[in-house]
Amino acid sequence: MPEQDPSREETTQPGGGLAGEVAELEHSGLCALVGRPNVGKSTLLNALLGEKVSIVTRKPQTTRHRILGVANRPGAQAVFVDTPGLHERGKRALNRQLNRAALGALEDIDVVVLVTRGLEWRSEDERVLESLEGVSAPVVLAINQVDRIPDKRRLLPHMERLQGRRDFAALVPVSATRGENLEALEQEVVQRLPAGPPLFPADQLTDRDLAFRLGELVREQLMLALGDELPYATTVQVEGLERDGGLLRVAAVIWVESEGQKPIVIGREGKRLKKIGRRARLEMESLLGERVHLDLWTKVKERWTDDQRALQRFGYTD
Ligand SMILES: Nc1nc2c(ncn2[C@@H]2O[C@H](COP(=O)(O)OP(=O)(O)OP(=O)(O)O)[C@@H](O)[C@H]2O)c(=O)[nH]1
Repeated sequence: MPEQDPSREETTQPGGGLAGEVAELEHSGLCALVGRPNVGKSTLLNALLGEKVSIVTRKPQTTRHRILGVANRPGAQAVFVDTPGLHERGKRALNRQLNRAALGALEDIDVVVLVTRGLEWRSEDERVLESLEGVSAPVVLAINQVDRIPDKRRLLPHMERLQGRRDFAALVPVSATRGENLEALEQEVVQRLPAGPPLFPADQLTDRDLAFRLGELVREQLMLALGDELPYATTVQVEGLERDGGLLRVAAVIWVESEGQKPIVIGREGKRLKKIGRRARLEMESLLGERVHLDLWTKVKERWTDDQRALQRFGYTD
């Protein structure tokens, strides 16, 4: 489950009161965003929240953790759960962990949004649908990236075909990057959430702490800077966060799996690492609206992606 288990009993009001005193909302609950890798789940989460809480790259399997994003609307609170893309059963502990994190998100869920891309319906989408077979929560299908469909007349027959696959509660074509039709999707979700107190205080946007979010911004730049294979052998840990006058000092480690991978991350004359650091720092500054000093270095943890204890240490939990 999420790092901070949103217990209804312990929820505090923005004013500090206990949950018992919190006014019931007409709609309050959890909505999981699921789908195969790279369909746009994280982009959709960020678009629904209006802020980057989950990192995005063109590479599949960018999302490695379950991340909550809280959308407060008049009379409603929808807590969206971004999940790692469900993928083929991998051999490594990390792959198994990612699938567990994605499927574990389906416990206690009020609504599921299954995200697909354009006019595609692949065997991986079919497999995700199969994994929803035992789920009793309503499933809304969000057909994302409709901006990439050149002939929009093909959308309706595609939707009709998909409706035959499962009794979807609704089918909503959206474009996460252009912000198209997101209110309609949100409406389909919110109206299906039960009445209840809010799960999170109104001023809390995500369950993840600052260190995690800053580490993710480094990992995003790392994935963008590296080729196809190495990103999956790296992870990032923020080891220090310190305020120094008007400056936030961040110390982060990029973990790799072998000595041989270090020079690839660092690059010739340290150029690649510098570029990753500079871009991550700018992302941090734009997120926080304050100046950041980022210290970045690389360390080796042999075969960490297949080491259960290392996974725990790096924050990969169910
Ligand atoms: N054209 C277009 N591109 C999109 C849209 N939504 C997402 N993308 C792009 O699709 C790519 C993948 O997006 P992500 O949000 O990382 O996808 P994801 O499903 O979270 O991926 P995983 O982390 O692999 O599970 C990125 O390059 C996005 O910019 C959209 O509506 N239109």
